[in-house]
Amino acid sequence: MSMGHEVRYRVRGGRQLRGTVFVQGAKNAVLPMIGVSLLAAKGRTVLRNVPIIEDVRRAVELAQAIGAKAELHEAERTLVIDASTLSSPVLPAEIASRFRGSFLFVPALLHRLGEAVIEGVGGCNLGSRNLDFHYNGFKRMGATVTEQVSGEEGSIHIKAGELRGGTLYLDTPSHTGTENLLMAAALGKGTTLIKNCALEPEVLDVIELLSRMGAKIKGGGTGFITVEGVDELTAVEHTVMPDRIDAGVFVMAAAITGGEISLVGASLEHLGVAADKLEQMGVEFAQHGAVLQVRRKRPLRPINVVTDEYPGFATDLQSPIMAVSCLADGPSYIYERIFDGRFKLADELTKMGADIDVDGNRAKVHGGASLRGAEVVAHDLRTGSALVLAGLAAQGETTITSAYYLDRGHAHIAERLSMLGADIEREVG
Ligand SMILES: CC(=O)N[C@H]1[C@@H](OP(=O)(O)OP(=O)(O)OC[C@H]2O[C@@H](n3ccc(=O)[nH]c3=O)[C@H](O)[C@@H]2O)O[C@H](CO)[C@@H](O)[C@@H]1O
Ligand SMILES: C=C(OP(=O)(O)O)C(=O)O
Repeated sequence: MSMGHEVRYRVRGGRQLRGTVFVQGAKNAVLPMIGVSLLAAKGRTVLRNVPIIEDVRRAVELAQAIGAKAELHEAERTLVIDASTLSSPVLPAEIASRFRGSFLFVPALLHRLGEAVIEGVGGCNLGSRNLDFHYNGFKRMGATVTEQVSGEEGSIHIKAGELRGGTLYLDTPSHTGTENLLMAAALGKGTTLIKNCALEPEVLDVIELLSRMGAKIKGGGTGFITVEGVDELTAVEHTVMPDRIDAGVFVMAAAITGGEISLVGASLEHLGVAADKLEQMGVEFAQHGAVLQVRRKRPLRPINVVTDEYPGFATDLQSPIMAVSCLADGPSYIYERIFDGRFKLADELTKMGADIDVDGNRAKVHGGASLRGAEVVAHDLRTGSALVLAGLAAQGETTITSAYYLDRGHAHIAERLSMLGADIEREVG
């Protein structure tokens, strides 16, 4: 990934966090919603509570590159999109390969322009990340998918005169796969049944937006979704749900420092099994309406974590909890079931004094470590947030390099942690 400039975070550990923090809007909801807004052939979609993160900036650039008018009003956290001018089917590599959400633009290109050319798809490198469920679904709806290779460069061309409803399935409940097939079916001809859909809260938020635009969708949250295609979708205004992964990282910041914080916009329910695991470790929760209060007073206890689709333990919180479990008073066991290469963090934590054995998709964290500051690398977004957590609990200074990844998914993380009393700075250059 070309970054242009180097982003670093410097964290000096040892402070307990206290105070109130605002949870950002959800990255994994706003990205599909930008794809959804491109389905509206006229009008302006207004998205509120948009997280000001690098992935959103890339999505805005990509929307502009294909001819939409997209304005991100950062201070207002509002994105206004007019997709009436959509004109190019090409998702150019230099933007699209910098974030995973770029692939969520494909259904709009198919519906509006009859084709999509994918020069690259990005996202965190977590091992193999296939897209076959998406392609198979588009094909079952009548699209043709061809790969073109010229020299080192390759691109994928998808064509569809029209997308027709049918029976679709996902081998496993892919998050973006469900969203892409929903968008394809929403303006498709006839009725579509999608089996084995993702149940994540972000998918339900996307269904809510689509429904308010006029889509006919039943069964969200059940694993079987039925979509009756409509001829057009109307641009509307929608507020993006809070980011449960961002919330989880702040809960863990309180947990790893032994602090007490109030999270505005966090929901215990959305944390799923992660909330129960954190409780087992010694975190105390109290939900007061939309404010979640969190504290940790007792010593951290070890845990077993198995990542799973929602409401199971979210894979995006797996790296952060590995950092927390380094300080538990015994061995923790982590089994990563969603991705086959999501343990790059272990080597970085080892540089800070942790003791972790990795065997394939299983890790044993020995616990009882006292972490010390070191120079470490954020290999991906959640490795980055986990290293910030480790830095908050370490003695001395931790420098996290390649931290562009952290900015992909967390808005103003240094400012928000500083407001809670953390000693953290972001540096560029
Ligand atoms: C932008 C976005 O929303 N990203 C999230 C989304 O990623 P993303 O939607 O890419 O993740 P998926 O749910 O699709 O992937 C889960 C697993 O299924 C496999 N798979 C997926 C699709 C496919 O066509 N074939 C296939 O084999 C993947 O290789 C992976 O092992 O869900 C992940 C799992 O909750 C999260 O970590 C990401 O933060
Ligand atoms: C894996 C992640 O994101 P993406 O799918 O956008 O790479 C993530 O949010 O941790």
